Amino acid sequence: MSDPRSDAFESTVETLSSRLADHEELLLCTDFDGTLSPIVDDPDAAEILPESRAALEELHSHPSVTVAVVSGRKLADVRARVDLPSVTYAGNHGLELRTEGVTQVHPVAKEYQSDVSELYDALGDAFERERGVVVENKGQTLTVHHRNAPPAHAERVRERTARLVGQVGGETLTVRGDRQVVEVRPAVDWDKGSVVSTLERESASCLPVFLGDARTDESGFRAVERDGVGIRVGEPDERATAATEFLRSPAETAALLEWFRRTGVDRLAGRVETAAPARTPNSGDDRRPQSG
Ligand SMILES: O=P(O)(O)OC[C@H]1O[C@H](O[C@H]2O[C@H](CO)[C@@H](O)[C@H](O)[C@H]2O)[C@H](O)[C@@H](O)[C@@H]1O
Repeated sequence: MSDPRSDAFESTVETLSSRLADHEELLLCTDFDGTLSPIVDDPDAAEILPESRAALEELHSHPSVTVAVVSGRKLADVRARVDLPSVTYAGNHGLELRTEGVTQVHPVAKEYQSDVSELYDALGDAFERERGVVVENKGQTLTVHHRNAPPAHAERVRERTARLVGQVGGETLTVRGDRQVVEVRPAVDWDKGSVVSTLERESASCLPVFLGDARTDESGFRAVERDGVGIRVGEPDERATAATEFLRSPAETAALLEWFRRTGVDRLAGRVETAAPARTPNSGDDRRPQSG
């Protein structure tokens, strides 16, 4: 990682340096694809950069730091790819949550799972002969990938998916386009930002930070914007964003995590190096995913 850091990286570090000094703990939430892992054509081939994994591992063991990986992937999938078993994970855009060894699934997502499954079969039939289109069943949500389809087909894939969603789950499912994918999810007011807000409430004196790269990460940026720092990863484009700081690539994410590990944690106010602070119990918010 000898590349010179971008101006965006330097600005991010400067902001974090001053904000960390006002807090005793750090809540470090990060997306996976495009943030910890470079984007690749085959979703199954995505891997966390080893430097990011090593830094997260050490940050996770720090008594004043909570690490949460908040992904659109299925929880089991992202957990296996990061391979740090006791970190907090949110999968399926927050509909699955695993903290302190307990996995919870949003009750409405559970209720609508049979519609997702029916839709998966219907989409499989619809796109059987569509070159480069892959449908990924993630249990509570599904993703139609068209990155490897001819660009001219993208609109047709989106329209067909939306039509089938209307037929199978008109009331229960919603559809949204993101980076070379169409995401289908339960029609429930719960997203990555909801998870980040829940984790924030559990650690009142923390500085919340959220790193992400895609449209589905905007709710995470909005969740932290009042008290913390939202950091968007990727080359600048015309999209509006609630993030206030930027990094250019997953390699810069790795560099920032390394900075947190070496320097950032020492900027926290009143840092105690020996004992882990007691975590406050769950907030009792009844919209939180439930065990099961
Ligand atoms: O919230 P994330 O952790 O960023 O997950 C979002 C989606 O990521 C994956 O798809 C994206 O990454 C793939 C691998 O780089 C790429 O091929 C694809 O085009 C991207 O959209 C994942 O496969 C999806 O399930 C996630 O929803």
